[in-house]
Amino acid sequence: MAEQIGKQKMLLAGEWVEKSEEIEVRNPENNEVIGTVPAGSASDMKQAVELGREGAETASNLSVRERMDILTKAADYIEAHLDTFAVTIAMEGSKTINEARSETARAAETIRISAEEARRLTGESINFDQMPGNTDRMGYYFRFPVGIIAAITPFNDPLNLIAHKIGPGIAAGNAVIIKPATETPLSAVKMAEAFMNAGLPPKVLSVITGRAGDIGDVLIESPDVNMISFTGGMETGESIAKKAGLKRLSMELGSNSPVIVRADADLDAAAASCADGAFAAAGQNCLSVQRIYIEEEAYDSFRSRFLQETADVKTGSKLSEDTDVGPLINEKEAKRVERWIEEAVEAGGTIAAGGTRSGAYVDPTVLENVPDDALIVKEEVFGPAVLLFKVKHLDEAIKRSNDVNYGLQAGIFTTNINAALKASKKLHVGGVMINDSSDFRIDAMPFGGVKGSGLGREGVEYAIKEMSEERIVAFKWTDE
Ligand SMILES: NC(=O)c1ccc[n+]([C@@H]2O[C@H](COP(=O)([O-])OP(=O)(O)OC[C@H]3O[C@@H](n4cnc5c(N)ncnc54)[C@H](O)[C@@H]3O)[C@@H](O)[C@H]2O)c1
Ligand SMILES: O=C[C@H](O)CS(=O)(=O)O
Repeated sequence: MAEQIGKQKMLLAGEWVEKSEEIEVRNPENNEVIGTVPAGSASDMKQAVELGREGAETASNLSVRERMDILTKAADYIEAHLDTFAVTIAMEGSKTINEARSETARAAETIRISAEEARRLTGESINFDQMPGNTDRMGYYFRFPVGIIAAITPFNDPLNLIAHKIGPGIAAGNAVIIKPATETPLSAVKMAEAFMNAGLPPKVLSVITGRAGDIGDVLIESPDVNMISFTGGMETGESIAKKAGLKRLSMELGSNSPVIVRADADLDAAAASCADGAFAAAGQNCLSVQRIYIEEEAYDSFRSRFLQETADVKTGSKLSEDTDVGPLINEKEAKRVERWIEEAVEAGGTIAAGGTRSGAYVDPTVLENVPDDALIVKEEVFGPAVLLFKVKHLDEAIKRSNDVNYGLQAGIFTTNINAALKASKKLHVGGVMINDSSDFRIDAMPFGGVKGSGLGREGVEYAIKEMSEERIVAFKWTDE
């Protein structure tokens, strides 16, 4: 496997650019430098926005067929270079090579779906004569692109979450400026490579690497940027929303996902699904299982199964095919998770598994008896730590599941249809998975949350509408 990715360029309005100052990209597993990217400046970002205006004009004039062909070729490129993309994700991020391969395949699929949705981005006729006095009017609306989309993306899915912005953005005829996470810019550069290879016209796409503090505000505050499509933490999202001014906003934010396990559930299936949902990507997943509410009569049976599943999780080197769980994105984050675990124990919690850290690695951790007002119960841990709670019945589980300022997705395991449907009605989230953990998504479904988990929905068919506007055409005619 490639250990060194080396010096990379950034894409400024379709041109590959170097800078005298570079930012080192480090492998979280050993903190070794694996590559560098340009340290983009505020003036680089300003130039990207200025040229993006011409890019938006170019993009809007691309026919639907041209957009479909570019998107299809980009997806083909990603698939043809799957291993290179996957190694890039695994080296710069915290995913194992198997998790990285899966993300790469999903990213290609997201772009391919975008090509399909370009074809379906239509309007409809309007019956103006539904109102008296309008029998001489006919008309319709069609959709047109918003203009320039600022795509700001997180470290944990460094390729597919860019695909969810660049795919629908280009399908709708927009220019796109990507500001990738500082920790994982190399995957964004690879995505730009795919679109340049696919023949995307100049100025339509920029990937500006650099520190958020240097280049973020210029992008967010520019009156020429028409939409901010942000994926990241709730605090960052709120900060961006306050600076954005009058722009379209898409906010895919944090979570603290609950799963309910009823006594009538298949406990083997529930334990296996929750362990995967809790520890995949070392818990650095917006859908990670963080809280599990188990009806008391099944608590001990579920607990023993879940602890066995946790013990079976293999932590190790990301590039090993046998590894289930890699490191966190850096040692600083690992120390934060370790501190949250320590605080939970100080508050009365007990550790049933894990609880230890080595460098950027935190062992898969299971906590019990943690009070509901503890930080690790209320906030997003974004690490391999999961909390078990005993509840008397479904109503208590639903109430406590909802008692946080997040609402992305939840899961419930039960064989009782009434309980499943009641949970789907009463859980205040964007998605309820029945007999599955919260960590389930296909890239074509509507995806997003309520409360502190965000605004709007991604999933290509839904994002493409948020990245375009309706224009009514109404004409009068005379019955000559
Ligand atoms: N809802 C979803 O679809 C989804 C998906 C993945 C991750 N997330 C969330 O993302 C978070 C983890 O990712 P992260 O640590 O990269 O998030 P983050 O909020 O720290 O950073 C996200 C992006 O915002 C940029 N950024 C940070 N401060 C900024 C500023 N002031 N101005 C402009 N840009 C700024 C970062 O450089 C990065 O590109 C978690 O909360 C996770 O739940 C949500
Ligand atoms: O981290 C959050 C991701 O959006 C979840 S998924 O990887 O897209 O399923």
